[in-house]
Amino acid sequence: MIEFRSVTKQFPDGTVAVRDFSLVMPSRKITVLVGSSGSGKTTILRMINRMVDPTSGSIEIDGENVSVLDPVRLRRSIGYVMQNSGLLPHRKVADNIATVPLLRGTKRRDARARALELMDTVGLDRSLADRYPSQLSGGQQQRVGVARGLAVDPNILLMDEPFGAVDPLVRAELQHELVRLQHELGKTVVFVTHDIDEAFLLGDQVVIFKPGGIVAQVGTPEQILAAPADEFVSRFVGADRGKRSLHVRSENGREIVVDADGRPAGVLDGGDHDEAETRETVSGASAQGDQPR
Ligand SMILES: Nc1ncnc2c1ncn2[C@@H]1O[C@H](COP(=O)(O)OP(=O)(O)OP(=O)(O)O)[C@@H](O)[C@H]1O
Repeated sequence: MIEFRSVTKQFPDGTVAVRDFSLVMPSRKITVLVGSSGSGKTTILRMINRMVDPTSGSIEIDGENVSVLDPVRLRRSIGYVMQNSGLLPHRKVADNIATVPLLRGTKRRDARARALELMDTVGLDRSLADRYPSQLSGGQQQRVGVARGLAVDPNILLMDEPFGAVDPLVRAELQHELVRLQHELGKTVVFVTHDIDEAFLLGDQVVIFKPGGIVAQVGTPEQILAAPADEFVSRFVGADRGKRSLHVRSENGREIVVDADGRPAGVLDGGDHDEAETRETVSGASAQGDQPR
């Protein structure tokens, strides 16, 4: 569990990025920070692994104040995945994944074996192990980034807009991969995004920020949708939602899910499936009152 207690961060130039922020981020759950640009989301993330230290207040991991922990060791024990993957261009995929284990003294052969296993975990073909990042697609690079984040088998995984730079189809694929991985691995994930649909798809707990870094609402997607705290949250979660309310249309014997503008949003699988699978098939577009999760 990660706990923020009245945390404020003021940068030396006077900018207050985070103001009196308190929150519990439960273990083995995904907490998503979503909202306006400049509201302090990245700063909050970076205070967890001490890339940034708070001006006042405290941050605890499982009851231990991070300020007493060695920043380098802390950083190497927590997975960090960022936008544009942050891969080292002159290092091969397997070496990129193994960066931190190698820094921590793991033998090269063991680190490579573990990197190959992690490629399986994140759905990357092992044949890509000896390529350089520039020889991969954007989606593949992000998967390498996730594999690298998992390489030290961290309990905590920090993800800063990890899927922000890939096209919508690949993005949906990566989101579903993360849901699958989380079922398997049960990490404590803190995930930053601008995208409310992504927040609702991934978040067990969602924190919505208003401009100025003010927390507008904290809750499960269901709680937020059922009872938005104020007008700002209503507008933020409701933007486009009506437009994207879905209905089903039959075409050539298949059931096509279309939005209010008639654009196809997905296909309902006619085979044996349960309701959850059906939701999976149509996810990527949000049905009013029926969020894919
Ligand atoms: N090193 C720094 N020095 C001064 N101000 C900073 C520094 N880092 C961030 N800030 C400022 O702090 C505020 C919060 O920034 P932060 O990156 O945490 O917001 P964010 O919510 O992640 O934004 P975005 O969604 O655009 O990435 C912004 O006004 C930003 O300009």
